[in-house]
Amino acid sequence: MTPVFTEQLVSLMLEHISHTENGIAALDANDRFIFFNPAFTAMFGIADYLTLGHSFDDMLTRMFSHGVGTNCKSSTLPEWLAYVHSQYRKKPFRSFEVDLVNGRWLLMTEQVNENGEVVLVGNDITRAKQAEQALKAAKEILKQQALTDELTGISNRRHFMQLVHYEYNRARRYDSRISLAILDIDYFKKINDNLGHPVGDEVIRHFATLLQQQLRKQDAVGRLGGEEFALLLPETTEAEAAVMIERIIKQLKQTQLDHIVPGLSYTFSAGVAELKLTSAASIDSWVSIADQALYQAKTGGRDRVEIYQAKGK
Ligand SMILES: Nc1nc2c(ncn2[C@@H]2O[C@H](COP(=O)(O)OP(=O)(O)OP(=O)(O)O)[C@@H](O)[C@H]2O)c(=O)[nH]1
Repeated sequence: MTPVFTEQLVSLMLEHISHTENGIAALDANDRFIFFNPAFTAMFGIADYLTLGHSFDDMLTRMFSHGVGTNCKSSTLPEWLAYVHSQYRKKPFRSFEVDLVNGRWLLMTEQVNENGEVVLVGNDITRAKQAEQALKAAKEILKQQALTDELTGISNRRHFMQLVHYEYNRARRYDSRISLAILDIDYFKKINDNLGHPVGDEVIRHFATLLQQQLRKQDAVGRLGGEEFALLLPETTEAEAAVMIERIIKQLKQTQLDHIVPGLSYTFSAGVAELKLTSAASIDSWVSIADQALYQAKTGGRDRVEIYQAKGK
């Protein structure tokens, strides 16, 4: 049913428009304000400025020069005006979000009729926006937690293996060299048994920090579980990886651990495998070769790094 615009209905609507919290304004075809309600000037911080007859650009200029209303992303006024006019009046109807200098958010609608008159309506959506941002932040934290080892803050097995997949594919595509190392703290059970689980945890954290400190920008470190860690070393041959790990072994020997327990020391063993790009090379076989090299380092006496040597070689 089409509403009949009785005098009573029109006066009711006008009263509503004057008192609503939604900002409402109208401009004529020459872009001069022919109407605005108090909520409109209040939300843009221009209540003491805007009068009928002012142009839309007057409003934009006032907001820019007084640092009120819209949070202008441009550094100069001409740039700001050009940005707004690249969108303003370009469609019969559009809606867009506006963030304000006071931290609030508006959902604006802009309706242009056939005569070129414009009606602007602004709704304060700050609460919805804050909820949306809080949800986004929470999702980001959850995503981080899913990829991070809680004890050490480095990548967990799942994230590390994602990186291995990514770098494996890259190495195949570009025929580049890449090495994987698996590192395991020696006799870690004894540390736990003799000094307690919290000290064991401290040692794990210490080892994670030590590895992080020794890495280059392109390298990755992860905790695979327990006292087992892994390094992914792009553009690195197995010999270079072994040298790098020797350096970490040396560094660890020179490190004071008295702040954990006076007189404490520990060592680790490592196995290195360079990805050999034969057609049979899979991620599983690559990881398994690094694991076998680690086994050789353990059985060979620990506190050392081994590059996998096939039996009989
Ligand atoms: N403190 C602590 N201990 C852990 C954690 N995860 C696993 N462990 C312990 O790590 C120990 C690993 O022991 P083993 O697998 O026997 O290895 P190891 O004693 O290091 O011996 P080798 O590897 O052969 O040198 C076990 O006692 C686990 O309970 C952890 O997050 N914190």
